Amino acid sequence: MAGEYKLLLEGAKELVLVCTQGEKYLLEAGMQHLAVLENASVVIGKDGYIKAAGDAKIIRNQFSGASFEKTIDCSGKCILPGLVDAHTHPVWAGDRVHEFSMKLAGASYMDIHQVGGGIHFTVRHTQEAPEDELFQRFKQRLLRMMRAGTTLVECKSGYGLNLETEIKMLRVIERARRELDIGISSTYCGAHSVPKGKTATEAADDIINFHLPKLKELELNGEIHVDNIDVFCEKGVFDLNSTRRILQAGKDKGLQINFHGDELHPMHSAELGAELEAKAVSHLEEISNEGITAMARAKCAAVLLPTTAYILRLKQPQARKMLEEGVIVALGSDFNPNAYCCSMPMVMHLACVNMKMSMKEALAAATINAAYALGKSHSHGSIEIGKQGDLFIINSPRYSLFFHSNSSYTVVTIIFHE
Ligand SMILES: N=CN[C@@H](CCC(=O)O)C(=O)O
Ligand SMILES: [Zn+2]
Repeated sequence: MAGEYKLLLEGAKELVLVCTQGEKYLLEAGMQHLAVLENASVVIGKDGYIKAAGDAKIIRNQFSGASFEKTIDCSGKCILPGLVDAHTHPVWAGDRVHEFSMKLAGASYMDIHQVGGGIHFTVRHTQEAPEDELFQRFKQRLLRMMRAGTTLVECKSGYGLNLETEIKMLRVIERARRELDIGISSTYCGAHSVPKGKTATEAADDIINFHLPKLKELELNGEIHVDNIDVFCEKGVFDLNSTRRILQAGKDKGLQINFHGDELHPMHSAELGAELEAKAVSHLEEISNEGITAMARAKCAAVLLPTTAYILRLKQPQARKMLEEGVIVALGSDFNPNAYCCSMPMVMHLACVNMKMSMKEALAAATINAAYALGKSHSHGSIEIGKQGDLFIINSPRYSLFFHSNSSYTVVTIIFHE
């Protein structure tokens, strides 16, 4: 039977709103005071947007005459805003388990990259893979992410490098955007590596003169939609100057800048991100003090990726220093063939243990701040009236149990399309 409202989530033991004043992001001080209500309910309208969130008794009175298509009894459970994964590479074929054993034997990420493995290995397999096969693999990965509470995920291309395969990947991402419930922020990452036989300058010229205009044309035809532009700014990949040229050209075409920087070597990527008014820079294990100051001033989010330092045995990003100095800290899974993690709860757990973030900080970083890094914190990242009704329920009476990797809970993820 049709109801006036789509959904009533009733009487949760804890309702984690995250914030309540339409904040676009939370800095360190704000992260200590996440908004959490006890015995609370949420109402979602037929349009998929949140209509009310608050004390269960007040909501019961306020909506006493209303009808709902569905009611979920949340007593003894917690409701949280859908998790936002601000950095993934989820479209690819070919596993890299052989490289894991090389790394265990002492090879570094760049040792493998320089002999044609790593990203190059995945590029070869992704170039050869039929589009539908790529989509089916990608779909399974997205479903796993959703089962762990992710409702909005950034998805990069970048295992094509040539225009044809980059477009194939972006079409696969577009198909998922149209066919699946999960929200997607799509990123063109054609500068993920320098193709064999080209210099970084030649690859940058190709991207600026051929890739970006073609993407714009496909966007205008309604075939794909791209939100962000990314470059792997790294010693032996794209230097600072090529990175600047590519990102500026993407920005001129209307893309948000969100790129890999200061991961393996100090590159002054953070300073570049601030200069170009990037939405975000990811990794930052090797960020400089000046870079931290510049990012804080520019309100450029730091997307920290705990799985990378873990799997590559890198030094941890300085999350505490960034927080103390006023940087907007967000989290991402960095899901890729090298770091196979679909679970933002695991990422948050690693952020707490290895990067010394508190549970509240990790939750804010994986919700409102990750949404900010994608330019989506007006519609995602907290449970507030007017935002999209993306959230998840855990069958645990305290949301903090969620961070303990051994706790057993089940997740019900609810997502509404925009
Ligand atoms: N550092 C560059 N890109 C990825 C790894 C991609 C790959 O190894 O396939 C990252 O974010 O960790
Ligand atoms: Zn990455």
